[in-house]
Amino acid sequence: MPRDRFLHKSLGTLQNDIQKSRVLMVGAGGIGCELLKNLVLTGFGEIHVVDLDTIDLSNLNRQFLFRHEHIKRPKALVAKESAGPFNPNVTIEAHHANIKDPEFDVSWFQGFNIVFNALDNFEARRHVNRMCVEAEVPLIESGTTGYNGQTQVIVPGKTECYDCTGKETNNKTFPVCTIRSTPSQAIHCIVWAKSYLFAEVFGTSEDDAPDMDNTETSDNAQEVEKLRQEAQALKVLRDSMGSKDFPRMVFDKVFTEDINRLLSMEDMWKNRRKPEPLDFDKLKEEAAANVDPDIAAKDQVVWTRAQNFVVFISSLQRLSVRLEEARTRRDVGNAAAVLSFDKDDRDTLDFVAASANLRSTVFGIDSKSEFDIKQMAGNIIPAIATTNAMTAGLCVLQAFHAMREQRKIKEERNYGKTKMVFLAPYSSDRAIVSEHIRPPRPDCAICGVTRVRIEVDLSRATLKDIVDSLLKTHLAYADDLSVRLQDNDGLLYDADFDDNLEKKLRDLDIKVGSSLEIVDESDEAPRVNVVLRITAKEIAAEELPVTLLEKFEIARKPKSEPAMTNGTTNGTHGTNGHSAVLATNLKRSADEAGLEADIASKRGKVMDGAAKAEGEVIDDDGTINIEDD
Ligand SMILES: Nc1ncnc2c1ncn2[C@@H]1O[C@H](COP(=O)(O)OP(=O)(O)OP(=O)(O)O)[C@@H](O)[C@H]1O
Ligand SMILES: [Zn+2]
Repeated sequence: MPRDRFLHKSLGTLQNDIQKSRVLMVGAGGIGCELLKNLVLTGFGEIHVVDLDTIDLSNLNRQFLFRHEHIKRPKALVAKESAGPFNPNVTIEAHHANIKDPEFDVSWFQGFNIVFNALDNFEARRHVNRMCVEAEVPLIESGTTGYNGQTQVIVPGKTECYDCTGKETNNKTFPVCTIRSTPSQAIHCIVWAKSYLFAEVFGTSEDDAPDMDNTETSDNAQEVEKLRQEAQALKVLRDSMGSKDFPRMVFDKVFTEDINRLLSMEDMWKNRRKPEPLDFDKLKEEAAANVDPDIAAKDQVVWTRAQNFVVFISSLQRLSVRLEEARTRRDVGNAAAVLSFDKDDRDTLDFVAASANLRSTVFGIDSKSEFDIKQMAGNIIPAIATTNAMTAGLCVLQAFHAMREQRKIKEERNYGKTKMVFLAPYSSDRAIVSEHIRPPRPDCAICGVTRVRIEVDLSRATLKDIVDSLLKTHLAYADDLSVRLQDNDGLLYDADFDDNLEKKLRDLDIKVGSSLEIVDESDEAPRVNVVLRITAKEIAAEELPVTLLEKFEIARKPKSEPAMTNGTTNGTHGTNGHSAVLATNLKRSADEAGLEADIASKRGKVMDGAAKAEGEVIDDDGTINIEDD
């Protein structure tokens, strides 16, 4: 019996398309491993996998294509090696690379029938979304956060895209004074260690920290100013980095002097426990007497004060050496070398854990184990293997729907069967809730734009040919417009900036495949943004070196300018690890949202294993038939 007999019975003629299709999977982490297994077993003919990362010990509990011996090897390559043998009829191409690399351009995306996102960050998701919209390739977007998961089908021009709805980040921020002057919980000390101390000593300034709110009010103005001076003084210490006394200087500054300054503000401690400054020499003595020098490796125990001191000093030294090295390596550019906190970077985590705990000691707050601090500092929401597996399964089912629609002649496609599906076991009545897909939003900067191709004679065309001849004369744009190069988001022209007009496009880094975004800035009924995609052609010298390749209409932007916020149900996209739409703010009830009664009843039928209805039914031989045309 051929291995795919049941698959063929289930999918019908769709299976032929699946076998012939080329698909792209971006991200080979938690969802990616599950998804690749599904894609391979379903028999998608050619599967490309892109992932920039290497395998880490912490991935092994759920990323089942990876084993201990694979640690430090590229995820994309190992995923291919592990999943390839599941099905000899499938070819896997692995790319150990960032999906944002220029080699993965729009024409590369156009080579795929469908793209699957299995990513963990907004930036990459938004990038792939834009590429798919431009390449007009359907995208199955997915994400999970703890027990919640979500799958969204994005069909360019037909459904809303990833950027149609704003994404809320879940980043919690803390008032600067709580973090810097009056911490009362371990998390305050952890944020202080990560976003203030680490940032000032090794990184960029705390002012850039996303979790600290530096807003100045009339109540805190004086204290905020003092804190600024304090930070400045700490920064000055950086000049002594590498010297023998450096660890002591930093310690004395933040655990003794600054605490004494806080103590001098008596009003602050009227209703609070007073902080107690630490003494470097005393702790040094304590540490010499009874601390195991390998204590940093024991990340599940709560370290004593002296143990934290030892880890603080040793991590400060390790990081100083790294920063010094980074400084000497920099031979070009003028940006200062900096280190950034990474929960998986042992040195940075040791430093943050020990500093946070020492500060907790000062303020009488319970210390935490390094393991716990890693979760809190890294905003880690535990990744649940089953949620990933369920979400990856839903991705493939949605891909079937999208592919079926692709087979229909253009006018008949309505994508009505594709759904936005949420796994939300704790925030809705049912574990799986679905919603109908909405159409593209006309004000979306990515999919609500008109895209046209233009032919350009790059040997002579100037920006003026585009702005004056094409846009203003031919397309009747008013003066208030701007032109940006999408590749690098660089402004090329607007009403107040015409320096580039006489320059050749070539000299402005505009080449074949570049896209120019035209924004109508006029107040009166502005047009939607237009993206001009450059193709090259030699054009006779007497003709304009720029021609439109197709006729098109440019719609007007909707009257009100709805902000890109969550007017509807799209939920909250988490930011870390397994970011996704948290289904917590599913606002519509299951019924309203389109959890169709028929699906529920079909499920009933499937479970009975009895009645045949249109859609999913079980055959006598046990095959599940998923409806076909
Ligand atoms: N720009 C990008 N290009 C290619 N791959 C990316 C890009 N951004 C993220 N990824 C990959 O997407 C995957 C997301 O997987 P997942 O959410 O399971 O994260 P993880 O890094 O494996 O685990 P964790 O964050 O929980 O430690 C990762 O393997 C990551 O390397
Ligand atoms: Zn959109």
